[in-house]
Amino acid sequence: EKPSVIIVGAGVSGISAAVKLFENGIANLKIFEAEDRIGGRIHTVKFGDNFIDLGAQYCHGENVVYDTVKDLDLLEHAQLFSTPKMYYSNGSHLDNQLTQDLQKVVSSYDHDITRSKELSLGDAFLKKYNSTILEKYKNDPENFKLASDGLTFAHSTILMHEGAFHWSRPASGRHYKAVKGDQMMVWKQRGYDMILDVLLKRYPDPSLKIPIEEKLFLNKRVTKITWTGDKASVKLSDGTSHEADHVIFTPSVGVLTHDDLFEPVVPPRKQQAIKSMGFDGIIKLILYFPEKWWHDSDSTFFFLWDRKDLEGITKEFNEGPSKDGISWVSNLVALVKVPSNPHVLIGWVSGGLIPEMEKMSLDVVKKGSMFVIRKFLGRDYNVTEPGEVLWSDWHNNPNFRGTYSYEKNGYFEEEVHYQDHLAEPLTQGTTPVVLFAGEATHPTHYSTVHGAIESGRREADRIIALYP
Ligand SMILES: Cc1cc2nc3c(=O)[nH]c(=O)nc-3n(C[C@H](O)[C@H](O)[C@H](O)COP(=O)(O)OP(=O)(O)OC[C@H]3O[C@@H](n4cnc5c(N)ncnc54)[C@H](O)[C@@H]3O)c2cc1C
Repeated sequence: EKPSVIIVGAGVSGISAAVKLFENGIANLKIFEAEDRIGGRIHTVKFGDNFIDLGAQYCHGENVVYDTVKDLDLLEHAQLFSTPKMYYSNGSHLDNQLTQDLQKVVSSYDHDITRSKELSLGDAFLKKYNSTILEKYKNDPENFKLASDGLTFAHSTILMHEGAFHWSRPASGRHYKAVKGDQMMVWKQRGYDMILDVLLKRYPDPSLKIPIEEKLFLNKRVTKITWTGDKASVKLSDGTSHEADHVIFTPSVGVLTHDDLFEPVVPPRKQQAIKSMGFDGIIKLILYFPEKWWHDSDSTFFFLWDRKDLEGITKEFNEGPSKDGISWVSNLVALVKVPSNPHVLIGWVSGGLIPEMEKMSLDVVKKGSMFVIRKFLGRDYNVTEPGEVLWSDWHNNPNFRGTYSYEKNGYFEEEVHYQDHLAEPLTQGTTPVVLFAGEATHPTHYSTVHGAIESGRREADRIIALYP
């Protein structure tokens, strides 16, 4: 007899699990999703002349996402970061050997660093930075000053990649493995939510679509999962309870850390795995410019602050939070074009002020961002006023509490994949009762959409194998 399954969360891992179960004849399914939409950290919204992604945006290499859509002509190479322009806070365009060296060392920040349990990513990177850039320019005072200022840029950029609040938080070691191929493919139509349509077979031929609607319950927050007993019991915030033979749990590490969802609590080994994972966040700033001010040949702008300017900015702009006298605006590190949405620029914002920054009014966001953009680019460009502005709030949303997982400093060991520990099911006897999917349960592709898809399929397979 086929089992009943409850899936907690309709992000891409939950959807992938549901599709796989359904296609293998396990159709007694319920998916409970706390938000009013599917997709989770894939969140494509109508904006400007097209769509933009508030969450995942790039397909990193020829992974399972790529394989799923490769015959549909949906992805393209973005060429965004290949020709970035770096600007200094005095308004000058920096384009010399030093800035090239700097960009190279930052973009390959996790290569050739000392990896050890004792060393954070920040410390390991500093060692590398000291022995390369600072060493090279130590007898060249003007460039040495820029090279020292480059550290703030390096910090912000690394945080953006890691999704961490400070570079002392991630480990210097990592189990992440890049998949071969172009790391920065973008969606030609709409945005990353195209993958949901393809997975659910709503695209390209909607007559083949998987009837997920009957199984999907939106605005349903799970508040307790009781996993001892013949069946698992799932309680919702609306007061109802639901039983199933198996539960697949997909919410983020942030939710797992914050909410007390399991009765009884999960075993120590899993608690330790949760503790080993960092989950902080970044912010995406989305700006629409009715009148474009950048050149067609521009793709990405990087902002490098002069230390003196940084220390003085609150005198020029003092709205919104600051830390150690330095305003939040210093955390806007890059502006990037969106190929499919030509009047839009996306700003990348990182750092420890994110929880406070997410709460700022859009008015302050807009004023602060334009202050930075004009300060850096106003000399070379006639920067126009933006129209609509969006500002993501992943960290303060209780259904996410951050953006993507990283491996925390103090826990890293080459042979230990805490992601695998997190993925271990809660069992009754030998039967897996609660199974764990989601990006953070992938041993090498955590923090990505492709990792999330593989994890959902993996847990569906675990159930399918029990009912030959
Ligand atoms: C800003 C940003 C940029 C990113 N950029 C990229 C990128 O360029 N490329 C890439 O590959 N990846 C990127 N990622 C990461 C990628 O989006 C995620 O790894 C992936 O989407 C995670 O999917 P998931 O199913 O594991 O989790 P989620 O998408 O978080 O799905 C879990 C679901 O569970 C729901 N939920 C939570 N708690 C409960 C509850 N108690 N009851 C019921 N439902 C609940 C949530 O609402 C959510 O829908 C980015 C993420 C963010 C936020």
